[in-house]
Amino acid sequence: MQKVAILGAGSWGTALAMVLAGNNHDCLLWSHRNDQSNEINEHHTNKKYLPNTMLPSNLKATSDFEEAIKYASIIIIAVPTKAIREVCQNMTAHLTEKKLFVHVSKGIEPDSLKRISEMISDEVPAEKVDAVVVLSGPSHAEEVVLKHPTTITVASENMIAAEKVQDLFMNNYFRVYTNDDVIGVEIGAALKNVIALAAGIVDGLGYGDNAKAALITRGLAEISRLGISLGAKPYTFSGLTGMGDLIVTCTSVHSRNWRAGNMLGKGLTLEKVLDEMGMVVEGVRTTKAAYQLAKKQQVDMPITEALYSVLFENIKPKEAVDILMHRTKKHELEDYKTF
Ligand SMILES: NC(=O)C1=CN([C@@H]2O[C@H](COP(=O)(O)OP(=O)(O)OC[C@H]3O[C@@H](n4cnc5c(N)ncnc54)[C@H](OP(=O)(O)O)[C@@H]3O)[C@@H](O)[C@H]2O)C=CC1
Ligand SMILES: O=C(CO)COP(=O)(O)O
Repeated sequence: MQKVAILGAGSWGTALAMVLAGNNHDCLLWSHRNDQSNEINEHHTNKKYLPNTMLPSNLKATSDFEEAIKYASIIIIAVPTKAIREVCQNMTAHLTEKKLFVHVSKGIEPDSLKRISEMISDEVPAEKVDAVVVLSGPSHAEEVVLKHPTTITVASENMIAAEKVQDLFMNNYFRVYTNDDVIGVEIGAALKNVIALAAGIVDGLGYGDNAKAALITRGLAEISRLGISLGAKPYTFSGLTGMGDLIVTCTSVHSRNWRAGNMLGKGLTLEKVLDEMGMVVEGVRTTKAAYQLAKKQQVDMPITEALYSVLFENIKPKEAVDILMHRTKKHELEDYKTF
C-alpha cells in the first residue's frame, strides 16, 4: 500500500484516483476549488466531471495545495497542459524531499515546443525529483470508472520507477505496460488529439468511414515522422500510445477532441465550441505547437497544417479537406523507401 497525491480533480485525475483507491492505496485528490473538494469529501461525487459516478469512500480530497504536496512521495500531475508550469512552480516551495512524479497530461506547449516531462524538468529542481514517469494510452475516464478493460503504458528513462508505477495501477481491469521511449509516448499522446479534432471535423462534414480511416492512417504517418525526427523509437507509434490512442480518440463519442471537431465540422465557431465543451480540448493548443514544431523540424505534416488553417486562419473545414485531397501525388511509404 502506497500514499499518493493526485493534483487535478477533473475527469482524468478523479478516474485515476478511483483506480488507486480501489487498489487500496491512500489517495489524496487535490482540487484548486474548495467547493469541489468539499463535494468529493461530503457527497463522494464529482458531478461536473463524472456525472452518475459514486467515488469510493476511502478517496479523500483537499484544496490545500501544501497538504497535498506533503502527503506523499508519489505525486500524480493530472492538470491540463496549460496549467503544468503553474502547478510545478507552486509546488517547489513545499518540496522538502525527493518525489516520484507521474504525469498523465497530453499536450505540447506552443512557442517553447516542450513536452510535459520537459516542462516538469524546467520547473522542479532536479534535487527534488526521484524520477518522472508518463502514463498514457487509450483510456477514456468515462470507461475507466466503469471498470471496463483498459490498457495503458508507463514510460520513463528510469525503468525501476516505471515498474513501481506499473505495480501501483495494475489490477484486473487496468493493465499497464512499461516502455522506455518517453519522447515517443509523449509525442503520440499529444499529437493524437490533433488528428482526433480532424476526425471529428470529417464526421461533422458528413463524410464517412473511408475519410476517418484515411485520417487515422495518414495521421499516424505524420505523427511518426515528427516523433522520429525528435528521437522517438519508430515502433512506439504502433503501440498503445500511438495507434491505440489514435483509434480510441478518433472513434469515440467520449473524446472531447473528437466532439469539438464534430461541432467545427457542423459549422460552429471555435469560440462557441470551446464554450460548449466546458472541459479541456487539448488538441487546439497542441495544433499550434505541432504546426510550429513541424516547421522547426522540417517535417511534412499536411493534416496538422490543414487543421491549423481551420483553427487559426479562418479556412472553412471543407476547403481544408479539398486542399488535402489535391496535394501532389506521392509514394505511400515515402519515408520508408530507403529502409
Ligand atoms: N479525460 C480523459 O479521459 C483523459 C484525459 N487525459 C489528459 O489528462 C489531462 C487532464 O484532463 P482532464 O482531467 O480530462 O481535464 P478536465 O477538463 O476534465 O479537468 C481539468 C481539471 O484541471 C483543473 N485545472 C485547470 N486549470 C488548473 C490550474 N491552473 N490549477 C489547478 N487545476 C486546474 C480543472 O479545474 P476547474 O474545474 O476549475 O476548471 C479541472 O479540475 C489532459 O491533458 C488530458 O488530455 C488523459 C487520458 C484520458
Ligand atoms: O486521451 C484520451 C483518451 O485516451 C481522452 O481524449 P479526449 O481529451 O479527446 O477526451
